Amino acid sequence: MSVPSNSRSMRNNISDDPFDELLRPPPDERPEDKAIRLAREEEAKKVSMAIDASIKAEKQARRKKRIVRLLLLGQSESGKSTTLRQFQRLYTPTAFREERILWRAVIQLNIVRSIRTILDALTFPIVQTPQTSPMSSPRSRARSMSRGPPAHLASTSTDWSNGNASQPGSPRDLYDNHHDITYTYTSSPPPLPHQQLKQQSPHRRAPSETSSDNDMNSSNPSSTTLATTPLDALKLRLSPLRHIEQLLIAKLVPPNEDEATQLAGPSHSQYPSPIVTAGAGPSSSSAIQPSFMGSNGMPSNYRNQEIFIRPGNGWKGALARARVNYPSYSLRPGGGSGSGSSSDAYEGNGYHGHVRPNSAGNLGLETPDEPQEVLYQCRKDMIQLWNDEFVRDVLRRKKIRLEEFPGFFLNDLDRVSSLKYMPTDDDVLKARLKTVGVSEYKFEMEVPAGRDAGTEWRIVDVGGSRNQRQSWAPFFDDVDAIIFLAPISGFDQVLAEDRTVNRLEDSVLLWKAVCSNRLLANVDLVLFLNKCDILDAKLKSGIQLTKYVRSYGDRENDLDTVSKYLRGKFSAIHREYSPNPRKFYSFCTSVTDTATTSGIIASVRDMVIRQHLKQSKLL
Ligand SMILES: Nc1nc2c(ncn2[C@@H]2O[C@H](COP(=O)(O)OP(=O)(O)OP(=O)(O)O)[C@@H](O)[C@H]2O)c(=O)[nH]1
Ligand SMILES: [Mg+2]
Repeated sequence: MSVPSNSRSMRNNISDDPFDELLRPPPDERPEDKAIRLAREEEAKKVSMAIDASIKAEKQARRKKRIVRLLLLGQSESGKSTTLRQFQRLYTPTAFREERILWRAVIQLNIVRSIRTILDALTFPIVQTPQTSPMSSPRSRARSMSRGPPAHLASTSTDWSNGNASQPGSPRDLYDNHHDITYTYTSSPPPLPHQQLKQQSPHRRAPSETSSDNDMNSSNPSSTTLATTPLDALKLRLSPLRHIEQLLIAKLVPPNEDEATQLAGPSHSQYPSPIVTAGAGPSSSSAIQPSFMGSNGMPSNYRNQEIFIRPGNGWKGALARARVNYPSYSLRPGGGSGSGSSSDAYEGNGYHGHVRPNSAGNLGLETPDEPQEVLYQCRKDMIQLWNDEFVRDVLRRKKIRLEEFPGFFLNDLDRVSSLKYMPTDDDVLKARLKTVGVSEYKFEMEVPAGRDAGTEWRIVDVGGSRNQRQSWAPFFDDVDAIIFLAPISGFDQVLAEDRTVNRLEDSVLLWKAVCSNRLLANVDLVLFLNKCDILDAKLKSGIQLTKYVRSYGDRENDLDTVSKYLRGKFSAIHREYSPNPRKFYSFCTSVTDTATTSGIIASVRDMVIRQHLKQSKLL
């Protein structure tokens, strides 16, 4: 293409550098002004050189002092903070044990949230499916959904009602009435919550006034009425949980925090359509249609708020301060929670040099607090709710796989809601508390080994949700290694913060961005293909990877084949996009599993320290 002559002459006159014009001295500059300008420029140059020299000196001093810095990256819920906790458990075990009690509030909140998810699932209607014959009666349809007669209820109801099967809210009662009233079969999309409320109130019926076939087939949405007496009764009995939810939020979240984030609930339901081809080349992600209705039948604008905490020990301090009845707990001075920008949230505290509680177990910290007492009182109702076959069936049909949700403790209700509950190591690893901001944890290894004796470890944990990622870059400088977590079980899930984006696709793109980042060009990469336990369960339950990752083709749908395949794809991206050659290691992990993760973390620690020592010699 020819360039017009006038524009060619302009190009000759004007430099391509946009700064050149801005910084060029005025044409009529006086000699005295020029002298001042040159002196200023000289001064600025000196300052800049001094800064460079100090950065270099700091780097060298850090190497000399043998400080190893490890960065944890990955999308939200990928397992970064859990990996950090594994490091803490392994290398600062005393501190880890002492702080277990502080995780009790987080676990209490996780439980309350799971129960709320169930109650909400029971309240929201289910979209009719082809298997549900519109010609059958509501009761028979409900029965067919729960696959046969409720044999378990015979025994459960005896347990529950002590022989009084008609006790309101008994499993039998709950079951039968659910069948009549909770299901709303409709061939049109379920109403939004506000519409539903409108529909519900004028048509609220007693359980005996169950909807007829006519109702079911009616196109009039107001006929799809929910009369929720037994559910209401159960909700009423569980209503103290709402109160403790507020109490726990007040306890955990600093008062000046107003940022709200979303709970992963609906994103854990199955992704409605194939979406991703995990390829080594530039993302071949097909266009993803926004889904306005979750596949679980909940409107996609229906979300719970997820509780987050800025990282560091500030929240632990806030929690401990709230424990007025535990006077012997002393706090590390200056353990702020961080607030505002990500750099404000930065805390160089970790486990270094702060005063710890002597021993949580010996201080009577296992004494029940109000939330624990409420959980204890609601224990039977919660257990009944979670074990009810009908409830499970609703969850199954709505594709809400609570067991795969972060912070899932419903299978341990008996234990975790006991009055003297003290979280175990595994509980702490399973607890879910979203990270917002960036924080650096210092580790003075209680158990230094071999080569890294005398080395200080600093591990940087970041918030992984999309709006957090812009705060990562300032922490890319002077990093020895990155552990990148890709939760490969998320192939059929969407991001909580953007329900149009598949989780695996997001991980692939993020991995590509990390591999190709020039600031990280010389940083060694460790890849954790995480949540393999959940992946295994999903594949075993019959969920086909190929439905979501088309390039997978007709390979075997088992953990071994799938993880090898995905590992190959991630490795290829690393090879293709890394600006320079560097060390790369990858592992298939389940970081909540202490036995397998201990060995992997020990290998990572060894590799990182070896590389660090090599680099130090080069400096
Ligand atoms: N089953 C299982 N759960 C895991 C695994 N890794 C992490 N989790 C759980 O997943 C949840 C999320 O893990 P986190 O470590 O909080 O995730 P994160 O990457 O720090 O997330 P953000 O703080 O939001 O960036 C927690 O409840 C963990 O217990 C795993 O390998 N298997
Ligand atoms: Mg985190």
